[in-house]
Amino acid sequence: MTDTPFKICVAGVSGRLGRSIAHEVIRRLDTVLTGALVSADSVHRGADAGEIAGTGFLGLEAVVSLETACEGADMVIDASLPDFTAAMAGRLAARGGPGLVTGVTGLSSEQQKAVETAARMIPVLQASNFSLGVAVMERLLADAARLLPASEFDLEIVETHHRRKTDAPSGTALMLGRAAARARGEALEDRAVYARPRTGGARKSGEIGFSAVRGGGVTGEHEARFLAAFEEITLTHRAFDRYIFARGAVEAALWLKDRPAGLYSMQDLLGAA
Ligand SMILES: NC(=O)C1=CN([C@@H]2O[C@H](COP(=O)(O)OP(=O)(O)OC[C@H]3O[C@@H](n4cnc5c(N)ncnc54)[C@H](OP(=O)(O)O)[C@@H]3O)[C@@H](O)[C@H]2O)C=CC1
Ligand SMILES: O=C(O)C1=N[C@H](C(=O)O)C[C@H](O)C1
Repeated sequence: MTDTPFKICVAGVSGRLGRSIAHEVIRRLDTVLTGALVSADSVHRGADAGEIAGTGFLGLEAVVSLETACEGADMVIDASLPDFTAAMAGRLAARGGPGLVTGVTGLSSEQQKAVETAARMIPVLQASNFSLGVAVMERLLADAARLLPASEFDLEIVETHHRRKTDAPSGTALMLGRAAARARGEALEDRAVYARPRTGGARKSGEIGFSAVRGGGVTGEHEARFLAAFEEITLTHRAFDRYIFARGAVEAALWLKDRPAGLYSMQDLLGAA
């Protein structure tokens, strides 16, 4: 006898990431797409979720009601946009579930607080990047930041994304910066430099600099450069296809199943070294 497939609702199903996740949920044998959520203004409202995901007719309509979309679902995977993420997290917490895996970036501090508050009631896994490679890069970066003196090795994080991305720097770049600052025993906000004015003077010791490049169809590239006077160490991750995010999101949802309320990350999924 086979196990019952894990029931997943995808929020933001018509977006670039949402379609890719829905495609993966439909393709796998251990998961089933039971809900597809779109915005009230969506041109995809009422469309078939399988058609949206590119897997062919599924017989599941994309809806605007969260109640309808998550009926019977074991987990919601969120690929929408920050305002909806914050609102949805609160509504899921109020109704006691299902749990939430969210990959949405660019949240304001208030929106982030809403996600953290919801995580007191339901399990929430929040990840700026669902790829396994980036989770490993985060660990390597923390090690490098701990081992290399900040006074000698200047850290610059450079990211490149497609022309349609709306937030900058990317959630992943910020997450990497936070990991490095934490490893140095500091808070990112005390060290981050997000833009360099034309006549801003020399770089200060210990800064963590960010540069965001936008253009074309780049799926996502992150580079962490430790630049010293006579040497450089660079960690680079390049996403070749959104499939890596979709696969990671579904793995995260399966991992989150039956966990108690709390805020989890890809580092929890990766486990102890
Ligand atoms: N964690 C990770 O690994 C990754 C994270 N991301 C992040 O995911 C987010 C989405 O990125 P991307 O897919 O490129 O963006 P898109 O703009 O392509 O997709 C977002 C979609 O959300 C939908 N949406 C907006 N409001 C609502 C709402 N109220 N309810 C339901 N759906 C809504 C919109 O579609 P419609 O109006 O049709 O509903 C829109 O198409 C970004 O924050 C991005 O940074 C992206 C890639 C990987
Ligand atoms: O918007 C995107 O496309 C991506 N966003 C995420 C981020 O902001 O870090 C992850 C990935 O790099 C793609």
